[in-house]
Amino acid sequence: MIHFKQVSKHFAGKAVVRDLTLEMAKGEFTVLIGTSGSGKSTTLKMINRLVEHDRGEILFAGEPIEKFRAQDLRRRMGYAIQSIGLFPHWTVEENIATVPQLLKWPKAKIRDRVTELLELLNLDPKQFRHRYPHQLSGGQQQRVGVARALASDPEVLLMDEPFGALDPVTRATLQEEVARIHKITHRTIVLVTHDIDEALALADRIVLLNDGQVVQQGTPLELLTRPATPFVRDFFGGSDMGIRLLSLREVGSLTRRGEPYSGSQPPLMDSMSLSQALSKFVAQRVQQLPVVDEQGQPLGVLHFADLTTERNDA
Ligand SMILES: Nc1ncnc2c1ncn2[C@@H]1O[C@H](COP(=O)(O)OP(=O)(O)OP(=O)(O)O)[C@@H](O)[C@H]1O
Repeated sequence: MIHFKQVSKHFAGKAVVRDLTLEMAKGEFTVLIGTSGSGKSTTLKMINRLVEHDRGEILFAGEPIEKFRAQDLRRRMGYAIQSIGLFPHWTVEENIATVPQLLKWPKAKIRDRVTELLELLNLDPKQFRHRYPHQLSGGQQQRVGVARALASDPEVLLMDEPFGALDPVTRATLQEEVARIHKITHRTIVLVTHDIDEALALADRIVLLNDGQVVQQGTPLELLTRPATPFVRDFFGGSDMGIRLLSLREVGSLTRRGEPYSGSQPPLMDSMSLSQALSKFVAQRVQQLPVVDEQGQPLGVLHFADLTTERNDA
């Protein structure tokens, strides 16, 4: 879907992105992560031509991006950023409808789309549609920003630290919503963050940048278990490595299926991460917990001991 071939970008004679070769497949969730100033935002902005690359080639849907008019490209790619950029004198509805208006969609279609997006992002349409940005909390504004980026059903969603300024609880909720949207819509998403746990939670594929170059790219599990250099190991590892590995796997993967449970502890969901399960074991001071599926049907038992004896690189 998006292909970088030996792309470079210089500012004032200095290379800030060097020789970047990347492929973002259709429907894939790619996270660009790296140290501050490593070129993440510049890489993202080169995709919708907010920044023009000066060497190499960037292809979108098989065509060099220069072949598209910048405005056409931007209409095919939603863009959500940390500072939100909502228009202050426009209502939530008008803000979300920015691109559909430009595309001259019929009024009824725009109204329905705004309703659909507000519901998707857990904002009650009746309550929020006619509000102005200053009447929203920071988290609600960010949701509207994401809804606006999704409004015209773009093929690609570009997100630059979209949850950057939020408290951890709101941030986690929005991450879950974006993960859910990705699951439902199979949009191609490219997200910039410097939050390792956010990257691990959301990415199909992580690209780690340092000093304008790719240090390693791969699945979250590959980067955690097979770091290409000490830099990668230090970046992802540190003292939280074990917890991060557990965060990549679900309770269902270690559940002893069909085993009966006779205790009285509340059950774990099979889709919960093993790191969340670990927290329950510690908080409840137990060795075993029952596991249920989404419908609440018993599946078996998770044993605390299995978290440490099972290989986590499976
Ligand atoms: N318009 C610009 N003019 C000059 N230099 C720029 C411009 N935009 C970015 N840079 C420089 O390019 C480098 C990469 O910036 P970029 O914003 O892509 O990094 P980043 O990885 O997104 O950083 P952060 O995590 O701090 O946001 C930085 O050294 C930055 O100062």
